[in-house]
Amino acid sequence: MKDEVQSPEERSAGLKGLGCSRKRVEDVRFTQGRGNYVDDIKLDGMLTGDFVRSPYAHARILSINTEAALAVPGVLAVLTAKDLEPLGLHWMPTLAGDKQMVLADGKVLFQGQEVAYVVATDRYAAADGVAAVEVDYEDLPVVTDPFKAMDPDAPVLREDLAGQTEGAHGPRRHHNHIFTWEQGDKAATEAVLAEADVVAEEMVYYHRTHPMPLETCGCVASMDKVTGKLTLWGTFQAPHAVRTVASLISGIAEHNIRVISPDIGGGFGNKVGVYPGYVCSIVASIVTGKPVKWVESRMDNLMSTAFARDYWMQGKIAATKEGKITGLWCHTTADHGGFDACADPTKFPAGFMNICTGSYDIPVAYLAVDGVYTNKAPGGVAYRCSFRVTEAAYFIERMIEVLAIRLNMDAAELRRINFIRKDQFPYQSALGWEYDSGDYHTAWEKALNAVGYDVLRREQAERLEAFKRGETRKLIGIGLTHFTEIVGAGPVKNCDILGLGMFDSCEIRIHPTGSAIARLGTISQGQGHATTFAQIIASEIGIPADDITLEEGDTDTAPYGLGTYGSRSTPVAGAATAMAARKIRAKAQMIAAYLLEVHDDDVEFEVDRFVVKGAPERFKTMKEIAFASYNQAIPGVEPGLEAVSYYDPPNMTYPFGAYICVMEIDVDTGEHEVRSFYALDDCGTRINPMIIEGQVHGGATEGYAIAMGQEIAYDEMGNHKTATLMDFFVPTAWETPHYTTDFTVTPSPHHPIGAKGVGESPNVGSVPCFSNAVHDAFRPFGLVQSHMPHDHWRIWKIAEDLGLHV
Ligand code: PCD
Ligand SMILES: [Cu+]
Repeated sequence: MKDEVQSPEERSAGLKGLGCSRKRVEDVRFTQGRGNYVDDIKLDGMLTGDFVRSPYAHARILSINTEAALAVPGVLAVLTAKDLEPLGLHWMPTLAGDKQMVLADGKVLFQGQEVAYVVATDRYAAADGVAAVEVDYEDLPVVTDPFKAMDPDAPVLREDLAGQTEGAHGPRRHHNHIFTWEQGDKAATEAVLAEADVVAEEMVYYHRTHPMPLETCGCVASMDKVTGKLTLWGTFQAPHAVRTVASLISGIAEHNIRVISPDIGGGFGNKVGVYPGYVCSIVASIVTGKPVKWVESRMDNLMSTAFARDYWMQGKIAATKEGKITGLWCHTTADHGGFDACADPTKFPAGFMNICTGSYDIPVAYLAVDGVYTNKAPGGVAYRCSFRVTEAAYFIERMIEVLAIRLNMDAAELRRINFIRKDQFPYQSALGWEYDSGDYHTAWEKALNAVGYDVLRREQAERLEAFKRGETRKLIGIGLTHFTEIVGAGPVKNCDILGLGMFDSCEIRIHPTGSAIARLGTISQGQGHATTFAQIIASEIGIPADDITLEEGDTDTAPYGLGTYGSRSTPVAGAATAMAARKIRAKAQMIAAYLLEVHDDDVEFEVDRFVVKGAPERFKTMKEIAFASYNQAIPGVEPGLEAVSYYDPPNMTYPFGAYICVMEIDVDTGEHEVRSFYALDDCGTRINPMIIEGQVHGGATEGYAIAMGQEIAYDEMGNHKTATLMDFFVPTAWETPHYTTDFTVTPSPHHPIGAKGVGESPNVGSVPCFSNAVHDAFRPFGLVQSHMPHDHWRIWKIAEDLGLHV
């Protein structure tokens, strides 16, 4: 047999397991237009829902007249808060412990807010119905500035909370104040700041932006009145959590709700939360007895679903004259919009912002975050950055640059002398985290050598001289970043969402002929889980990845899990996958030993089989073992071969990376050109290098967009200024830089296969890298800090303010 002549290495390669750049199995379907997205779902008699949205950012609703709308042909119903109130559904809980209006209840708090829900036979009739609803508004004073929101005489935004001095995260000291979250040692940090040789201080603003997946959010709700079963298809990043929340707020028993996430066209955090569209579609289906579809338009998506960032981070960093950092202080004002709907684990109202000590050994630190209401859309999601980690990384990587300016030091050297050393891991950070593993110096030297750092600095200096002589109008900026991510939420002891512990799960079932199906509590939105998780199983139990089907996203079949966001799938569900596979391997070992008539301990696993120790010619392959498990009665062993694992990780994983960007900047036009972008990522054991490279390209491109132009902007009236793709920058192939990817491998010591997450790293790392490049170009002229996004106008303005235009 062919099998017998193959070496273990050849057999191992045939499995396409860990480390193999296996082609993505899902792409056969996607590249042929055979994906099945929410909008592809078409059911008999299906109706369409659409929203009447507020044109005002802050207004009282005097009346809503639905008569004309109900007369529009095809319009069947118009829901308002009054209709939802008897069901207790006019408000809903948010993931952050706040509550949010499902439909405007007496007033509106942001432009684009859902005011009424029109149900019609098709989307055209629904649109006509929306236009025919008459709403009488009385406009109220608008607050878009989070600092002004805290003025004593600022208008009261949340009248429902008036007089409430306790919020979900502690005391509220002002009517527009949500919470204050403090971490670290304030007194010790202030003492260090008072004594330090050097203290650099800066306000670092990370502007408001939006995940903007290609596919907008949507759902189809179908209530079967005969069986009493509600089926809900939707763009959900956390289908099980949606089922539980839907059950709790609707009163429908959880076993009577089936939530299905079909193919998803990108999530990026946008599809974690619960939106009014879901609630209204469920109610509409119950009321009409028909399936109801709701799918956002692009404008709906940009105006009303989860925004990201909007953090004003005031920082102080203290150091010795030689550049050793002695302390870090940060006060953040977080603009949460009209409702606190941030998607963070319950105990972390500002996410993992306390990772803001970054890759550096900083002895003391203090962080305070104030959450504030304004007249903007709610949200606050991890747009490709775990939970507020990109904010934290941007903050510390800017503060390092600012400190380098103060010390008149090279920023690469300043990082080098402050990195946490390899021998310090596991490292206890001043703000409470235990970093699992890292080797920052090795990664940093590799990165600097790869780009030829010293040569680049010389070229930059020569260019500067030429600029000063008037021979060129272009400057060179070198952007540096070393980031530490924190992903894999998370240990149930400190991470939950609405009380649901953030474990994850995998169930594996081996079929008699030796192929398998695995089901997980996570859900791919394009990451390629069907490809990579099969690779984990292949290496663990020796069944070729090509023989393993992977299924996610159907709550009737998948084991309970908290879903995919925060780059948690590999750290948590990936670990569950390895653990479930190991249970199968343990059972297979007993079966093999029985078949080979030896003791369990006398067989050992080798690639795809159990071999009798010392007798390599005597073995049973996994294929044979699988069949035996179904057709042979084995004493003391149940038939079948399957296992499930619910995995509660002991810690997060801490991937890291070293990014370097070289940018040319035209001082007169404000245009930039990314000459090169080098990204070294360390995500521990690499499952699929090609997928990782794709993740880095995607994440760095989103980072590029954010740093260089993408923004959700409002005017003082609270008008949304960037609600179309004419104004909201999304890079095309034309603008997208070319990336060089690289890696080091520092496995996670607690993850069964040593893997860390990677999906969000490239965003966390690239945003400060691009921004640092822009700042670096103007450093010789005295620029210290300038706000993103660095679009052409803002770069031109930097040059103008520095007097570089003649
Ligand atoms: N070491 C390692 C790691 C990892 N991996 C791979 O890679 C991926 C990823 O992973 P992760 O890191 O674990 O992550 P996940 O969880 O899966 O996912 C999530 C992420 O993911 C990313 N990416 C992506 N891609 C795509 N395509 N799409 C999408 O949507 C997305 N999103 C984004 C985001 S944003 Mo959040 O939600 O914001 O929180 S979070 C996020 C997958 O496949 C995996 O398996 C490998 O291979 N290896
Ligand atoms: Cu985030």
